[in-house]
Amino acid sequence: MFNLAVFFSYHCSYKHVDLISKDLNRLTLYTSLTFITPAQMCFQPHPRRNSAVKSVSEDPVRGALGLKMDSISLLGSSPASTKVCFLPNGLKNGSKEGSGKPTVGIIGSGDFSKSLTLRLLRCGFHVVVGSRQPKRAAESFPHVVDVTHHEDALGKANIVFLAIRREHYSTLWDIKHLLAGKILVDVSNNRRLNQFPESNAEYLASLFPESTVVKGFNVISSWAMQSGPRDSSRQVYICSNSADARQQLIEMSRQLSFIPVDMGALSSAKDIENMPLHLFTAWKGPVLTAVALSIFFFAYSFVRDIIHPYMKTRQSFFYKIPLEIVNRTLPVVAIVLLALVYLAGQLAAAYQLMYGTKYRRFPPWLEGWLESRKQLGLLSFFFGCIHVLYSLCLPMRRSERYLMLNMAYQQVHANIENSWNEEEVWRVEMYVSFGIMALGLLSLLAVTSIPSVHDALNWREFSFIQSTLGYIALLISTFHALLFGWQRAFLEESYRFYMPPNFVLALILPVTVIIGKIVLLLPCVSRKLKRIRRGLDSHQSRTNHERPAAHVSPERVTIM
Ligand SMILES: NC(=O)C1=CN([C@@H]2O[C@H](COP(=O)(O)OP(=O)(O)OC[C@H]3O[C@@H](n4cnc5c(N)ncnc54)[C@H](OP(=O)(O)O)[C@@H]3O)[C@@H](O)[C@H]2O)C=CC1
Ligand SMILES: [Cu+2]
Repeated sequence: MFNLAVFFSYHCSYKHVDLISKDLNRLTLYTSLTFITPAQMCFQPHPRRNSAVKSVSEDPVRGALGLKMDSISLLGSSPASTKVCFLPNGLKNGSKEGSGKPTVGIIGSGDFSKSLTLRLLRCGFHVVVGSRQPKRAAESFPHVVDVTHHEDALGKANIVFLAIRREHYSTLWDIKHLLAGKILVDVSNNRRLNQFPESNAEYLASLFPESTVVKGFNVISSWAMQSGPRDSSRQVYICSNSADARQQLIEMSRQLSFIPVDMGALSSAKDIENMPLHLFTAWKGPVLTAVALSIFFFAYSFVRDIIHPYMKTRQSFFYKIPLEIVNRTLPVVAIVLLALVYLAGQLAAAYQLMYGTKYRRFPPWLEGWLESRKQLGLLSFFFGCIHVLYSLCLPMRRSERYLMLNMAYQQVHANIENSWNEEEVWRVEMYVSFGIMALGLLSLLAVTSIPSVHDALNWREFSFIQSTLGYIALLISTFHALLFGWQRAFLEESYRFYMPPNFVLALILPVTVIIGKIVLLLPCVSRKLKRIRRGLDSHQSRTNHERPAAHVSPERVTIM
């Protein structure tokens, strides 16, 4: 029965088997596990937990998580070393030396502690957890983990993760002497940016000056810790005043399949603690810009196309608000955002031409703008896509059907048999075609912004797509808008409340950028710019107030 239960628990967590040790021969694993007896697996509970902890087969009420965690922990090593790893306490049986990995202590038995334990076990470490209530806490840990009192845990490990909150650090004051000489890993996060004057890690170091404090692993959520690192969450930032302790944690994070980033001394801890609190920082400016543009152009269309006719002729066009007015706003915002992407690079080029050097740092606003080109480009693509969807839905409207019927009736009434207008036909055909081409190119730019695609391209290919094709996309979008407007920009009735049509406003920036590009392509200008970018300054000596060169290159037109 026991073997069956264990086999079942293994079978349930098959996915984890695959994840944890792909190289294991599954058949061998299954068969070996099916025939392992409780005694062979060293499943005897640790003396401390003897009364509190039951094995999986003994306690049918234990949840699925318990079963899963047991099976995961058992799979931390190959079948050959199964017996060694199943031992609940590596310290006593001497097997620890064989595995070459130290025992890691964790204080606290919350979510982070559980996930970290699983990760450490999978990677072959021995774990001892210190809890205020070890008997209760042991229920949520695999049996191979030694869950014990704080004092006991500290006696068994040199590297101790503090998986408790900052406000509880002071509760360890009574066992300060046991922490002396240990490496304390501070994994804590705060609720707000700069919540405390000093970082949690520096606070910990001030509480326990005889211990070595290392900050790290706080950027990894307990979910990511348990499920295994993903590309986006592989990096762990580590800092400490002790180079030796830092090195040990860097090595450990590598063994746990993370990518360590050495952040130097403990003074970096505040930055590391602030990292998980940032919410789409790179997107804030571009999104605010897109929202502000949307509000402005929506209000503009509303006044021009709804309020004006209502005031002049008492005609109500309010039904146009949900679709038509929105769809007049979307393309304008899309093209303005795309123009903003390239305007930043042109301003940077103008700045370099003006000062005759590339070693002068751009002003902060321009640097921020250059850095957010990718986001601006992706937002432009997003607005373009929504514009297409709205445009496709326009003919479905009931109002459109009524207008068509009315027009047909008026035509019959006026005895017009054929209303074909060759010029209009061509205008719309071209207008739609240019729109599709622009969106196609924008999708190409968006796809190449995906890191895996980006990595597959060399610098020249990437630059060709992002810069050359990007400018072509802007040019085609401009034609799309010009064809949409056609002659209406020159008609007097198009100016309501002296306000020009939307497309006229939408074209100002793209046309400026296209003219700017033409100017930059002029041989005299482009030659000078190339010289500057090769480092051949026109000012031989740099003035004192010049700061180091910007790290954002205007040449690097990474629009998406
Ligand atoms: N959860 C997450 O995704 C992440 C968490 N972290 C950090 O890890 C640390 C732990 O987080 P998490 O596991 O989620 O928190 P939990 O609240 O789940 O667990 C905290 C643990 O602290 C111990 N504890 C609670 N009260 C006290 C007290 N008064 N005195 C001493 N110990 C106490 C308890 O363990 P016991 O009862 O066994 O003593 C408890 O299990 C935090 O600093 C958090 O910022 C960092 C990254 C991600
Ligand atoms: Cu359009």
